[in-house]
Amino acid sequence: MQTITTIEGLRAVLAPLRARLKSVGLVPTMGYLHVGHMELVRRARAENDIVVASIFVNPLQFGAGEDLTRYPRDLPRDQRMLEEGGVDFVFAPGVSDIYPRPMVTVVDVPALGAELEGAVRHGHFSGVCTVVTKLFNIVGPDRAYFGEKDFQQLTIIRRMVEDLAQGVEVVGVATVREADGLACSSRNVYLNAEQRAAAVIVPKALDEAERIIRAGETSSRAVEDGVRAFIATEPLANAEIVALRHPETLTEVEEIGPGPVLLLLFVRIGSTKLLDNRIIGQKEQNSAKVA
Ligand SMILES: Nc1ncnc2c1ncn2[C@@H]1O[C@H](COP(=O)(O)OP(=O)(O)OP(=O)(O)O)[C@@H](O)[C@H]1O
Ligand SMILES: CC(C)(CO)[C@@H](O)C(=O)[O-]
Ligand code: BAL
Repeated sequence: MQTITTIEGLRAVLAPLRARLKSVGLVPTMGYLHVGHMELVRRARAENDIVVASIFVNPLQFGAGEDLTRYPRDLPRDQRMLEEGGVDFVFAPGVSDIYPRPMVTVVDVPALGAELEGAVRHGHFSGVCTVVTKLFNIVGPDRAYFGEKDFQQLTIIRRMVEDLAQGVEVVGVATVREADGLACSSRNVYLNAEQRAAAVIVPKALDEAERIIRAGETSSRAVEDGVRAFIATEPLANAEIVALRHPETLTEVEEIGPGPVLLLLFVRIGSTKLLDNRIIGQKEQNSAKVA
């Protein structure tokens, strides 16, 4: 495995390999890796000749007052994990490599990117789309791997790739969970013991939504209210987003019909944001894998 910190360096090693018609899989991350990231790596390793994992805490997707400076980082540990996972190239650029000058060009997703998590984190999805586009342009992957835990992000990236004909196959990977059901996330390290115990309310709220729907409730509003009330039973949890949406378009659903619906949750415990989601109403769930 090689670690490369410059755009030119990465292009130089990939060009001759690409010339030999090797397929390239890209796993974009912000580092501080966990088993969820490693599931993306495992899929990429299984489906491509060459696997590139990027580690870049992207300032463009953090708003003022967010955790950019304290975001957890441990490059040596990440490198060891990626080497064990069979990654060929770790791309770990500095901010000045990706943004040598202030950007005057960005990729924006005005409608989809302004609601749900985008309504809480203004400009976040423009920052994500801009850096992902830049990573696609640098690496030139055939496939790129993203987690379903960040469901809105995955939906937006799929749409961006389609709208801009970026020619990358976007692969969504099921959420990997801790033993008690909490979705693995780099930010889970922010939780103290009491908050960590309280965080289990998030996956339990997905179960509660499923229970309410399976009991016959067809009003989205009633399901959302029921889930909010359930989350409110945990005093440390603050439900910022509880939304039933169409699983492909993320459009609002008023009445729940026979087709699947997506429940999106954004819950804060202290200042830590926890995301989770579940598609309800289909046999296979999108969050079955346990770490
Ligand atoms: N538990 C998980 N299962 C599967 N994929 C995941 C999981 N957690 C993160 N990912 C995916 O890994 C990729 C990189 O995510 P990122 O580095 O932001 O990690 P994260 O754990 O989501 O961090 P954060 O706590 O900042 O949200 C994203 O595509 C994300 O959806
Ligand atoms: C896709 C991504 C690596 C872009 O910075 C980030 O949003 C993430 O880790 O999910
Ligand atoms: N995993 C999504 C990246 C972010 O929260 O900024």
